[in-house]
Amino acid sequence: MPVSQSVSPKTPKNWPKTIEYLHAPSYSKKIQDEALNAIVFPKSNLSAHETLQHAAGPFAIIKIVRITDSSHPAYGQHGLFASKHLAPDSFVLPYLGYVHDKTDTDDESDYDLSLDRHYGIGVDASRMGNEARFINDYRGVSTKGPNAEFRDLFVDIGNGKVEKTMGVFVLRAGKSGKRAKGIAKGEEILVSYGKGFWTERQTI
Ligand SMILES: C[S@@+](CC[C@H](N)C(=O)[O-])C[C@H]1O[C@@H](n2cnc3c(N)ncnc32)[C@H](O)[C@@H]1O
Repeated sequence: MPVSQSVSPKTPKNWPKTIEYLHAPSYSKKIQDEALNAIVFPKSNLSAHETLQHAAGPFAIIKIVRITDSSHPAYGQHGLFASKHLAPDSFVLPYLGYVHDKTDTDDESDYDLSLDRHYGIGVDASRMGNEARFINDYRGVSTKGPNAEFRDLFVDIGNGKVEKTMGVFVLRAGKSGKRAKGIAKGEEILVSYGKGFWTERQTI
C-alpha cells in the first residue's frame, strides 16, 4: 500500500556540510544495463505482497543526534533516534546513497549496504545519503538487540516503473510479543550490521 510522508526541500538538523543530502538514489555511470534493469523495472513485474512506498526526506519521525554519552561505543559520532513512537513492522525511511557496482566500490567505506547480491550492487552513503546513514549497530549499545532492520523497498518512480532500494523498518512484534512496543519516542534506532562488518574491521 503506498505511504506518503511530508516532503521538505531542507536538509535535516545536524546534517554534515560535507555530505550531499539525497532525496533519491544517485547512480554510478559504470553500472551495466543488465544490472540497472534489476533495480529499475516495470511495476507490473512486482509480486502482490511486495510493498511500494513514496518517501523523501527530511523525515519528521526521526532525528540525527550527536552521541554525548561517553559509555556509548559511538561516543562523539552521531546516531538516529525516534522523534515519535514507531510501531512494530512500520516503515521508517529509505537508505539512500551512491548506487554502484563492484568496479566502483570504496573499500574503506563504513556506509556501504548491499542492494543486489547477484549483480554486486551496493548503496554507499559515505559521501552522499540521507538520515539512514547515521543508524548505528546495536552491539555495545543495547542488551535488547536491534530494534530495526534493512529490507528491500520498492519505490514508485512514475511512468509505470519501480526502483528497488533498501528501507529501514521497525522489527516485527514476533510470536512472543517481545517487540510488541516497537520503538519508543527518544529511543535510538539500532540495526545489526552483521558479524562480518566487525570481523572485517578487527585490527588484531
Ligand atoms: C554507518 S556509520 C553509523 C553512523 C556513525 N555513527 C556516524 O556518526 O556517522 C557506521 C560507523 O558508526 C560507528 N558505529 C556504529 N555502531 C557502532 C557500535 N555499536 N559500536 C561502535 N561503533 C559503532 C562505527 O564507527 C561504524 O564504522
